[in-house]
Amino acid sequence: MTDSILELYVNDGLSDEEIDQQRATYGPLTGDVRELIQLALQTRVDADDVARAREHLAAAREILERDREDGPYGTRFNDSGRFRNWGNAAIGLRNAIAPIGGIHEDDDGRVWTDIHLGPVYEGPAGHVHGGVSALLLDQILGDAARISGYPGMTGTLAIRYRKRTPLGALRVEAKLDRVEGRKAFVVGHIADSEGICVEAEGIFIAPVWMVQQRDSFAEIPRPE
Ligand SMILES: CCCCCCCCCCCCCCCC(=O)SCCNC(=O)CCNC(=O)[C@H](O)C(C)(C)COP(=O)(O)OP(=O)(O)OC[C@H]1O[C@@H](n2cnc3c(N)ncnc32)[C@H](O)[C@@H]1OP(=O)(O)O
Repeated sequence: MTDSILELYVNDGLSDEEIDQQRATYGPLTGDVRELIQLALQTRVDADDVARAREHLAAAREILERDREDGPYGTRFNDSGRFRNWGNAAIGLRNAIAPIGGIHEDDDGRVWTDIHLGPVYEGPAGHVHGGVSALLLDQILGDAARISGYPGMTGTLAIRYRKRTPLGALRVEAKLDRVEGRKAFVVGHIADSEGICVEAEGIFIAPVWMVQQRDSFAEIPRPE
């Protein structure tokens, strides 16, 4: 059985050097756009300056549109097994709204990231939007399942918001709890400097297409 999602898993044949070049070219562009998103929220310059800035942005858009792709980025890989999901909404290198810069793992399977959420992730005044917390937890819990050897799609994500989550420095972490058949149960949380703000339990299920494809790769893909 095949699944249409596999059409977006593409070996694009790039060499490692070409991937590194793309990383060096497009990563900083994403960083610039991320700063612009925050500036659009925070700038206090007057209407004339906004109009001037928009002219520059229109010029930049005109350059970038000269050669572009349509549709989602998908997941791309090369012959040496480097996977890129650079469009991912939580962690994609080329996605300026993705809040996570990178993840770490410990020998005991704990996966974590330290992030700084700025004002564009606001929900309640001065605090993180609950949907953004869910985004972070979905990603890090899913990564914990994958890194532990059980990649899967999110079947269920149960979230308990224990106290308000302030904007600013946060740690998100997760760990595999147990596995039952195709289901990996993962627990995790988001904490600020004073303790846990949000707790989650996720059930990540390896769909049939994923189980079938897993054997085509020497090891479980580790997207970069
Ligand atoms: C080239 C390839 C490389 C491969 C390596 C890929 C690398 C790594 C990719 C990672 C990807 C990351 C993704 C990020 C996290 C998202 O953002 S994922 C996006 C959000 N999630 C979705 O869109 C999932 C949509 N749902 C589905 O696709 C399907 O419903 C599911 C979840 C895969 C389950 O479908 P299914 O396999 O047909 O499930 P089914 O056979 O009915 O049931 C199997 C078992 O799961 C239970 N179950 C079914 N649904 C649920 C549910 N929603 N909740 C709890 N339990 C459930 C059943 O009761 C059953 O339990 P048992 O009877 O075995 O005890």
